[in-house]
Amino acid sequence: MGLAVSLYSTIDFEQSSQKLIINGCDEQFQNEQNLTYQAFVRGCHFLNQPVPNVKITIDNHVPVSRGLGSSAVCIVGGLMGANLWFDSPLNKKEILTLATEMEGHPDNVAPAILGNLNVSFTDSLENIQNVAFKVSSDLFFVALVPDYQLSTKKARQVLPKSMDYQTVSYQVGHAVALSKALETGDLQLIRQAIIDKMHEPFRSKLIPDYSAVKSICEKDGGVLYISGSGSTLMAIASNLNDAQKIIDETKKSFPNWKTHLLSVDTKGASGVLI
Ligand SMILES: Nc1ncnc2c1ncn2[C@@H]1O[C@H](COP(=O)(O)OP(=O)(O)OP(=O)(O)O)[C@@H](O)[C@H]1O
Ligand SMILES: N[C@@H](CCO)C(=O)O
Repeated sequence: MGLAVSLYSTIDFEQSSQKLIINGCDEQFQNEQNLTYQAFVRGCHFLNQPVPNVKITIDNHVPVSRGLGSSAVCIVGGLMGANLWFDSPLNKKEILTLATEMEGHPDNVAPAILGNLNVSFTDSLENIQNVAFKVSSDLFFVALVPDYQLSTKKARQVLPKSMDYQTVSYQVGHAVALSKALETGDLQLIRQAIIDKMHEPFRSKLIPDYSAVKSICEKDGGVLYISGSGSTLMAIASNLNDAQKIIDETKKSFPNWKTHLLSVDTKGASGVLI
């Protein structure tokens, strides 16, 4: 289950005289291993086209390894860049299949491509099944972004290898109810349905300020969850006043953190040929 929020990066792909130039990201990513470039190359290969010399310029607003889907942005951006380059032969469903193959699962690439709340899985025929839910516009999302990273790899290592039947049954019921509660905007139901036994008890230990921020959020009437695999903590509030209080209090306690008041994106990734 993944939610598309209004935090965007813009990536330009241009003809270049050199094989590859990358601007706008850390030096460690300015090479052929860059995930956006890797996805661009994957797209070209899939389309049976030669990989052109390219200059990639990234205007990035999605922080790396903070649970806000920066890897999904790179993968979706690279694939969409290749698709546009060759006059858009692929539709979004086909891009989703390629992106899932690269990311390993559809949960973050599906909302990045399609927008909204997306529940997705790989079916028995290896196709991606995807159900979109519109999220109530009465809800306000606040990303509270710590000044420390947490890689998805590390956040997966702390998860148990299996879940007992009782916990699975608890979690499935909660997940289904949460989808509906987000759709109707019922914050009281969200507060109950979002209680998680699958990853938060384990991953919260990797986020030293989790309990302090949860207290701030709940005192101000909101609901808190770990975004993606962390470290970002996402608050949901039912009005702008509560959302602003959560931002102000978090900034007071954690002046180095970034905060973003977000809405749900309903369109997903888009691109234009210039
Ligand atoms: N702007 C960027 N430029 C180059 N590579 C990037 C950029 N953003 C992300 N990446 C790649 O994605 C990796 C981060 O992926 P990771 O899955 O750890 O975090 P995330 O996608 O931000 O979190 P989550 O999957 O929980 O939402 C980086 O190590 C790098 O390989
Ligand atoms: N949903 C993934 C994070 C997104 O890659 C996880 O919880 O590990």
